[in-house]
Amino acid sequence: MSNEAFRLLSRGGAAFDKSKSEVQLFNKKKRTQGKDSTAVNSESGQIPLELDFFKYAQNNGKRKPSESSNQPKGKRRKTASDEEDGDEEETSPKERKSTTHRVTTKGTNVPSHVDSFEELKTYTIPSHLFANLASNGYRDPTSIQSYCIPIMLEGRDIAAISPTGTGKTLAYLLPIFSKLGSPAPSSSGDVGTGVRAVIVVPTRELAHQIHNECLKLAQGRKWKLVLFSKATANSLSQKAARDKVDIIISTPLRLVAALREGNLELNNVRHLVLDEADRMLDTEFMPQIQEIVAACSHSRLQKALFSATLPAGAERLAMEMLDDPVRVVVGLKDTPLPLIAQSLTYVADDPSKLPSLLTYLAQPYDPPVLIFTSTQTRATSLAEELVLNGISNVDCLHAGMTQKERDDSLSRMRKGESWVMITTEVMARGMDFKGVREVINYDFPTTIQSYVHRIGRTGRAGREGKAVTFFTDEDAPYLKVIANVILQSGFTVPDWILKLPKPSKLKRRQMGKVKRPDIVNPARKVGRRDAVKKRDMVAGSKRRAAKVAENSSGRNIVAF
Ligand SMILES: Nc1ncnc2c1ncn2[C@@H]1O[C@H](COP(=O)(O)OP(=O)(O)OP(=O)(O)O)[C@@H](O)[C@H]1O
Repeated sequence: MSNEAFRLLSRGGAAFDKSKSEVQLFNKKKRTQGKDSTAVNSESGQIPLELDFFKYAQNNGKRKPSESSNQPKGKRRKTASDEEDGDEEETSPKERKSTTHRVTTKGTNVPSHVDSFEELKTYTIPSHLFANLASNGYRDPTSIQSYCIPIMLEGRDIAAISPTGTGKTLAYLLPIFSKLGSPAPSSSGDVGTGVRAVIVVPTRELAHQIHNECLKLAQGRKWKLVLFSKATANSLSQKAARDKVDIIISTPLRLVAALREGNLELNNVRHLVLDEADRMLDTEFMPQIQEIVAACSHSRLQKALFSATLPAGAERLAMEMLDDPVRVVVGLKDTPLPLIAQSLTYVADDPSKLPSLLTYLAQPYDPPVLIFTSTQTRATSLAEELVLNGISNVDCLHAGMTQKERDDSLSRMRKGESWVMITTEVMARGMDFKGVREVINYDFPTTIQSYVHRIGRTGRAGREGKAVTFFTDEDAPYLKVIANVILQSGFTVPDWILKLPKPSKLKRRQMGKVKRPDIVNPARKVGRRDAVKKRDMVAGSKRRAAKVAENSSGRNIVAF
């Protein structure tokens, strides 16, 4: 990434200079979407002003709202997920909108934002943290960081929503490290005993990544940062060892297991972060989150929720959980970055997807490409098919693999050894691969949020990205849902899609439940069936031959 690009983008303005962009793994000619005959046009139209929080500064705030956009103008538009949830954002005296940063804040006595890390010096922030910011290339705060860091430094609870790849991790890590001051054993003052901060995330891969981000800020001090796993939980079975821990990063299940075994206390926790908050508050994780929140019993507990998406239902739960919270929204809620060029590609039916993908991969592409399927079996099957079709450096990562396989796969991806990574929803949230330029939704996303997070694996930290979504006749009833998101991001979609009927609430719920075959290539299934049949026939004839031999030898004995 060019640091300059990210700084400008995240602070309010950038012009992409291709000559400055990162060296591409292949120096092949880039494809343009328009040349793809099956792609449904969503080439970038003008970005509506209210979405253009990145480019504002570039034009000194004089940019006119898009005229070509087919967005309705005037008052705040409902976001696609508002429509999904029937949410209407209220305007209250407490709500403030910053036109410079395209940030909306809501809450009582909202602390002022900062425009530089330098301005944070009015707070008590240890100098080594500033040094670590600089040494890791963090020159200026992104919009979400500008707003969240002061809010968290003031000790306020927060619900923060900012698009994918805009630096939410640092937005909560910097204030946590600052408030903790120094590692527990050397800290003076009110440190108490026991873990002081907990960050909860949906996947182990994401926990690992956040642990790495913590290490960047921790340089030069002996912070005790724990990536919670079975092994680390065991190493903390002695209370004395646990009491030295500063920050734990964990998935909810792992944390709850340790709490139930009596191998962890959270009564000294001062900062609790739920990253990917809407996922953390869904029905699968909610019971564990409630247990964790209940265990964090310190009277001065600060709670912070972060996500790129927060549908109305999750937001209601979030707000109930927080005390006198500040809500910060960067850009439009549940909306992908305008940096990600989005398109929809019609592929008729499931068997047609593989040839379409092979055609796509036969042309020059920017590796690594991230491809999302709906199930683990389909991910494995697609990876097999690509390998059999001669595609190089194909990898696969899903929750059905062993931890070692997952780690190896991720490590190949990080080293640039994977050119095509097939995955499932497990990689949709939070994962930060700076080099991913293209995301393909091989299987239609299950929800608006799934779409926003999946495609948000590209277009990170100010880079451009491209997202292609295959749709079949079966997905057509849900097409308008995703088309609305594309529209909201400032792109245009063909009129015929806009004219499609709006799916009912019931229909939308079925969006993630489209049944797809386990195997992506039905021809292979036939081949497999034949192979199995042949194997069984051979085994059968061997058995029969053995029986005949046995019988005839028996007769021989009788004869003798
Ligand atoms: N102030 C900054 N200056 C430069 N780079 C930054 C800054 N803040 C964050 N980054 C980089 O931006 C990238 C994206 O950050 P991060 O993963 O925190 O995004 P996110 O908003 O949490 O995304 P997601 O919603 O997908 O979880 C990371 O590579 C991070 O190192």
